[in-house]
Amino acid sequence: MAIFWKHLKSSSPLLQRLKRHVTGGHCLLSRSFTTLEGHRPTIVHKRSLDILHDPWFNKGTAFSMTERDRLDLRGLLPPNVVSSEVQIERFMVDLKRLEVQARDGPSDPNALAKWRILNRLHDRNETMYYKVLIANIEEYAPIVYTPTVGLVCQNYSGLFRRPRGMYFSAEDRGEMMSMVYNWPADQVDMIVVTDGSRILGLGDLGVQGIGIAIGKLDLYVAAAGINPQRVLPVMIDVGTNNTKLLEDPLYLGLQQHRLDGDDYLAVIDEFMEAVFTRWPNVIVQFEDFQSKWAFKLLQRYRTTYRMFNDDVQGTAGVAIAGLLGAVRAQGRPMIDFPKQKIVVAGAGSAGIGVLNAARKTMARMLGNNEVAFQSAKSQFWVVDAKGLITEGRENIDPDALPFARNLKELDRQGLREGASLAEVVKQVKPDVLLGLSAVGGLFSKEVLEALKGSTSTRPAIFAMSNPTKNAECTPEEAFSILGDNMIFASGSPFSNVDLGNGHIGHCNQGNNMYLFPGIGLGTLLSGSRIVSDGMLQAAAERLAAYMSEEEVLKGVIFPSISRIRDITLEVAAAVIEEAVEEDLAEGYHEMDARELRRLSPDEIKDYVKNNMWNPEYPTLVYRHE
Ligand SMILES: NC(=O)C1=CN([C@@H]2O[C@H](COP(=O)(O)OP(=O)(O)OC[C@H]3O[C@@H](n4cnc5c(N)ncnc54)[C@H](O)[C@@H]3O)[C@@H](O)[C@H]2O)C=CC1
Ligand SMILES: CC(=O)C(=O)O
Ligand SMILES: [Mg+2]
Repeated sequence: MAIFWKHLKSSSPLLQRLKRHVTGGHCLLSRSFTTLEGHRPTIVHKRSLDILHDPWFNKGTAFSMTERDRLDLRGLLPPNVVSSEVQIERFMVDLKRLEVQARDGPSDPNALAKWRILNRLHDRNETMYYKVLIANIEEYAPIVYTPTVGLVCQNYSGLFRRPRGMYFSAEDRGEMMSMVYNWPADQVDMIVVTDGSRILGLGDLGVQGIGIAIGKLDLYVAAAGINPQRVLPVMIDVGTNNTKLLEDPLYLGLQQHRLDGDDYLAVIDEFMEAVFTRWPNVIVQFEDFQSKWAFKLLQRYRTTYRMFNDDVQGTAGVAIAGLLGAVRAQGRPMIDFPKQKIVVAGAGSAGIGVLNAARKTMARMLGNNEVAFQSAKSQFWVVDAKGLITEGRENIDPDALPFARNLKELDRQGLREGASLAEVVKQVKPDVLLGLSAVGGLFSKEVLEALKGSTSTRPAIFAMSNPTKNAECTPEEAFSILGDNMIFASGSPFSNVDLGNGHIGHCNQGNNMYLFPGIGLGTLLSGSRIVSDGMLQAAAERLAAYMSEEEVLKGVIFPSISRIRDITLEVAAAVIEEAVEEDLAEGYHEMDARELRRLSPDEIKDYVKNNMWNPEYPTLVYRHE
């Protein structure tokens, strides 16, 4: 905090420079700031978001806590109250940073500038914003979503202009039930919530993680046609353990270490109770929570609330669809999936989610009994930061335990506890190498060379970590070593690779964006009170079936993002069918449960389509209250 106050001083060199620049040496800025203090109050006839969107009265993050309470602003701004001097300092730092970021950007040097332009449009005119996004989804998904959204989150304190979404902080304990009414919409269909603890592969970004909730909801609107007036991005700020942010005077979040244990749970419990009290039909998508909490929260809420965890469950479904595609791409039937040898690098929320789902899918194919379930686990080798996970691992993570390899059997394979990824690939000769490690370049030359020994007729590489710089390898690296007889998918988009022999190495994007919008939309329209395993499985299978035999044989295992609205419609329809099948569907608006049960698969698709919002200007009429 000492550093923070130091930066409030008007002696800040940046502010001094700014004053000289604006006034030609006279202290106009500091005069107008100091005289503000003694002014009589201004009467306003607005509250809440109306005031934040009014350039005459808006003070942004400088609204004091008492003003926030007086004007129903609590929760509509990041929790850190800052002075006007710091606001200007942050703006100037950001302005200067643009040149640097332009060089630093991921694959598109203008990505951040494009994001700013789109964001300004988003603030001005939502209909136009979504029209632009939907019509150009292939070009702008990498701007509003991965990879650029990662850069945006990293720089969010500087990029912050107008608030979007709600902030619930550790300081708001006891207040959430009333704060939730500060949000202006009476109907909210989708909430994407994060605590900022693991944003993509970028680690703990604290309050700045709100950017990922905003980006995911952009896809809900663009792909699933959820009405943008009914989405709510949420940041739960329980502090951050990111030292750089804790020391940054311009940081917008609570400058304290993360809450943990029961204190942490109490905040999340209070948030869930508050949002489901105001909006009983809302669906809450948990996003980018560190693994430590991702599984616990999922278990805690999944049978009582309409919620799911995108990183655990959405990613698992996309990976299953991709893995089944990789089997078909070998010219084999999907039922051969249980014979695949799969090496997974990364045993966090995403990796474990994929492993559990893949094991269950194999078990179902092998007879859906306990013997099948036990035998399926022998198809997986899991490597984390400490190397190959075995039963000999000390303090093994309970979520990884079911996949720990038996030491005696490993000995026969020439492997041991902690064996390196390259050793594992060399010995196992897997069909699939799948990365959810957040370690860029993990699939090194040595690892890729080892994969050349794969016993598969067409090995597959899934470098699923985000954003771009965290991908385990690039498609160029993979194709240059393994040749074109291989399947490649990455979490963030890459271009196809020209192999120089008249062949093109196809780069698939294996990202949960192909599932979460349809899971949310299908759950909403079915009226199911929970998101069941069966609904998630149905979503994954529909995505897998979406690709034709011809496409798959060409190595195209995921559709192009330009088809995302159509895929989402299919996925949502599959989720509804399964909810009906499991007797979970309670209906939505005029479509009651009985009528929903009577619909044919084609009628379900029509029902989904008719409920998707399209960005068209409505006719407006003014009337006195
Ligand atoms: N493509 C997609 O749709 C999705 C991608 N992801 C990505 O997956 C990555 C991981 O996410 P989480 O599982 O939540 O993170 P996490 O931090 O919980 O897990 C990372 C795992 O990687 C392991 N690891 C670290 N260094 C390693 C190394 N050198 N070799 C092997 N393993 C290593 C860690 O021990 C840990 O088990 C992130 O980059 C995220 O962006 C996550 C969800 C969806
Ligand atoms: C895609 C996604 O959810 C992630 O990288 O965390
Ligand atoms: Mg995520």
